[in-house]
Amino acid sequence: MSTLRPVLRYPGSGLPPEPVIASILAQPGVQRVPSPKLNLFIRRGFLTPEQCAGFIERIDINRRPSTIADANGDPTFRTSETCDLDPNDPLVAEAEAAIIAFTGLNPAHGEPLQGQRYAVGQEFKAHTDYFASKGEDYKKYCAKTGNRTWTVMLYLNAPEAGGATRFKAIDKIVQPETGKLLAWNNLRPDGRGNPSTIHHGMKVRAGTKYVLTKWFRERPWTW
Ligand SMILES: O=C(O)CCC(=O)C(=O)O
Ligand SMILES: [Fe+2]
Repeated sequence: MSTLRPVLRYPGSGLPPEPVIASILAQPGVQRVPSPKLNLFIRRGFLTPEQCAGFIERIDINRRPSTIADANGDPTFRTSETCDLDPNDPLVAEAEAAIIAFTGLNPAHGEPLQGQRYAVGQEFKAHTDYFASKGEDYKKYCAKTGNRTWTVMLYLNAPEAGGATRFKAIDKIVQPETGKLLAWNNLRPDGRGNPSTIHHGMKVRAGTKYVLTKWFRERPWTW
């Protein structure tokens, strides 16, 4: 017999999503992708080309093979490289502060900012950023901090070809562009994952693609 546990809601966690949506919509230059299935926002020119160049330099210097939490046995599922950025680096702190001001999310709920780098042929196949609410992975990755509420992603450049992000459930393809921000809500109002957030970081065909990713959790982040 299972006991129903009330969903714990922390101010600034992104669940419920309304305060975050209101904060984002109050910013200049925001586009809301029209869909009843998903809250997805785009803001072009969120970072300057100089900031983006600084991040690209750091990612090139310090990268490791990307990992997947929900391993599914496909070694080609996520072929990019990841850079763990230093929160004490002024460039990182500045971008983090801008993301917090934009979304109104609580910085304590954020996972550390990461960089991702995709060479030609590399991709991150269709996935969701939340963890499926059954099984070992959920326990391992969400027991302390809860699920991922919001994703903020930033393109640092536009590769020469390929590398778009495809949200197939809503038939939307977002093209990489220097400094462009994407933000979406991963969870449904009751706290379960929203499968319509499925997205695919498509193969780079020419050039190199660089992005930043920042995930927020239901509860304050801790390792
Ligand atoms: O690179 C992309 O376009 C998507 C990245 C992504 O989905 C992720 O890092 O979770
Ligand atoms: Fe993702």
